[in-house]
Amino acid sequence: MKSGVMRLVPPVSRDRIISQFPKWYTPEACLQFKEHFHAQVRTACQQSAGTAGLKLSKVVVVGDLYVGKTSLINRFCKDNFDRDYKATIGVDFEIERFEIVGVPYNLQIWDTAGQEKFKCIASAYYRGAEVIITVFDLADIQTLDHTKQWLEDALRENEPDSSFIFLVGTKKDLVVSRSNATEKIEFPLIP
Ligand SMILES: Nc1nc2c(ncn2[C@@H]2O[C@H](COP(=O)(O)OP(=O)(O)OP(=O)(O)O)[C@@H](O)[C@H]2O)c(=O)[nH]1
Repeated sequence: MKSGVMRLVPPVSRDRIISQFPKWYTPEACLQFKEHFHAQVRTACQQSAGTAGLKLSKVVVVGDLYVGKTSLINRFCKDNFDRDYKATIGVDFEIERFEIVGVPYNLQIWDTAGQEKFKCIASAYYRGAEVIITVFDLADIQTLDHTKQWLEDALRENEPDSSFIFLVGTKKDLVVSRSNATEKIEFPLIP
């Protein structure tokens, strides 16, 4: 006999529990307050597994090959870094569990391949992205030029104004070691 709600997943790690917000940010502005599922689905799931997994946001990470998308995700999700390059084949994903002001919350992070030959596979996963992260390599300025195209492709698969957009520069360590001078980067206009 079950004595209460069955816990199917381990507890959320401490650094993923967010209960305080910086000034000007309010819990109400968070995506976890959006309704993600039909009421019937919600009720059915709540009966069998509490509220775990019912709130989720999809993040897609796009950008040229070798810019460091996988490394960025691995650092965030597993806090590790691998110097060896292993190209992403098509797509890969991680699920990161949070608890935000008491609400269980899942971040589904899609790592897409930067190689041209995998682009059509990866782009099939752009749909429904609440967050689009375009990544470029600070030590390779061409990859910044290409972010405009990556972003356009990802936006095309989503409803207008439905996604938060971030631009992330990686490999800062390589820029610092190459020159001590501060470099000025002109960012392309985001549509
Ligand atoms: N020095 C340095 N190397 C990095 C950094 N981030 C990633 N790298 C290296 O850059 C290479 C490419 O990194 P990945 O994360 O595999 O690149 P990716 O964008 O996922 O590549 P694709 O899967 O082909 O699209 C790897 O050898 C990483 O170790 C960084 O911040 N500094």
